[in-house]
Amino acid sequence: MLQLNHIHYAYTQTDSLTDISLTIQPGEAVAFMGPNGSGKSTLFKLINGLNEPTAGQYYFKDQLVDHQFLKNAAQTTALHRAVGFVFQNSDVQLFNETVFAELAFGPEQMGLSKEAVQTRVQDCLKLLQIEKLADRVPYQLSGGEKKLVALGSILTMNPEMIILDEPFNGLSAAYQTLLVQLLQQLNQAGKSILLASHNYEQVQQIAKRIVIFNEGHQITNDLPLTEIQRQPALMAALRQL
Ligand SMILES: Nc1ncnc2c1ncn2[C@@H]1O[C@H](COP(=O)(O)OP(=O)(O)OP(=O)(O)O)[C@@H](O)[C@H]1O
Repeated sequence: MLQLNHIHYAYTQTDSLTDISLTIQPGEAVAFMGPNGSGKSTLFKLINGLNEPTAGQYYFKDQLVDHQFLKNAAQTTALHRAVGFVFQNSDVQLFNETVFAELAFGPEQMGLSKEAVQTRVQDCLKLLQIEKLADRVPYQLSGGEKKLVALGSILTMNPEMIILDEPFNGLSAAYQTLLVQLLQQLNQAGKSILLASHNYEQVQQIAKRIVIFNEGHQITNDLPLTEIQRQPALMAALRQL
């Protein structure tokens, strides 16, 4: 589904991603773990077309995502629809006056009929168990509620891949459990899931593969979960992140 070849990315003079090579197949559930500042959010922004590689090649569905691609509004819109990105901070993502309008915004922009938009929004409100929030102002919701609404606002666009940056931060145990179950369901329904998290307990319930970054912004391990579970020292290190 996507391929990164020797990617570097630098906000300033120093690399925030160093020589990243990675392939993700459709339907995979992959977690990215590593110390603070190791490059996970930077990688997600690059996959979503918000950061342009400083060096290396990024292919999404065999198409090179480079400066030329990102200058083309139709191509970037298509990329943003295929790859739904739930940001670390939900406040930057929620801007409509009601939760219903927030979930309706994406499919409306896609040009779907009013009926189709209504159906998608109702289905997603139900899936996320947030029907009762439909008329609330997103800005006034709790952190956990905002996270679910942000996820809803991308699910109504029916993306093929869902990227979540630290989705468990600030969530109660009950919301963490709900989110784990939702992500399992979405993956079983065929969605690719990429998530960055410091929460190994939750990660191991969702991801079947874990990519580990170091402080030098490089990938040090890229292993199936089953392999990590056979390495007690590595598992212990991941629990400490
Ligand atoms: N807008 C920016 N301008 C300059 N440097 C940045 C910017 N955003 C991130 N960085 C730097 O890039 C590096 C990677 O940051 P990034 O946010 O990708 O890490 P992360 O692995 O997601 O961290 P965390 O686990 O804390 O969320 C860090 O050194 C960070 O300071």
